[in-house]
Amino acid sequence: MLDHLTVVSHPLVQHKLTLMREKDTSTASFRQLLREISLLLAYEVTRELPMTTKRIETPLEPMDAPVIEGKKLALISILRAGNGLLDGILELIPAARVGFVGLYRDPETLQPVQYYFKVPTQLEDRVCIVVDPMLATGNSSVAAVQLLKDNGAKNLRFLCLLAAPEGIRRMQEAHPDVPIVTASVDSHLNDHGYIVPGLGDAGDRMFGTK
Ligand SMILES: O=P(O)(O)OC[C@H]1O[C@H](OP(=O)(O)OP(=O)(O)O)[C@H](O)[C@@H]1O
Ligand SMILES: O=c1cc[nH]c(=O)[nH]1
Ligand SMILES: [Mg+2]
Repeated sequence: MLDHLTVVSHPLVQHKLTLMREKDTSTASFRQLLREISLLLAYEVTRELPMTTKRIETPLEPMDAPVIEGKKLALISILRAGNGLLDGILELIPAARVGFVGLYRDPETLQPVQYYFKVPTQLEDRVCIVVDPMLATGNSSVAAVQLLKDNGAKNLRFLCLLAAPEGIRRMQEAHPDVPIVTASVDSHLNDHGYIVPGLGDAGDRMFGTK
């Protein structure tokens, strides 16, 4: 089982994250960096997946070779910023099943508003990796994980790029069974619920909407 909280301190991840944080980084570079970082984070979040063996024949002899056990993974993207992480991870795990939870954060109340939900069948038999670059108050991720549990998911992990201490606490209180993997735990949230120092609004920076 993964630790409750894993901070990925690998130099490549940290270097790319610094470039993403810089306010003058272009939309194109931001998107490219997120794609690259997501490959490295995918490596960490898939650590300790249940394994089994499969009988194969190499050109020399038969062997029992390791393969991931069970049904195909489910990758669940919290729209819309989650798609920035999803794209890279899908390159690494192209056979994964994919689900979407559409949530936006009301800027006044900081509560998530749901507008879409579509997930793979048989979630109860799959490892579900929920992806969203930002864990701020935790309201969005707590709600998304609850929706997935209500639809049968039992084995979940949450992958983000940046987390605030407030969001980690909230997730761990609401869903102590869900390990969190992140590239950084930042200092705090500001009065508008933004992660400080953070990188700004991930969705806007990724899609160039501001
Ligand atoms: O932890 P929280 O306080 O809930 O904040 C984090 C959420 O806010 C951002 O999404 P946003 O609502 O901006 O929507 P977007 O992805 O469509 O830009 C982010 O991608 C998370 O989903
Ligand atoms: O800092 C933050 C907080 C929520 N959503 C973002 O995109 N950035
Ligand atoms: Mg969002």
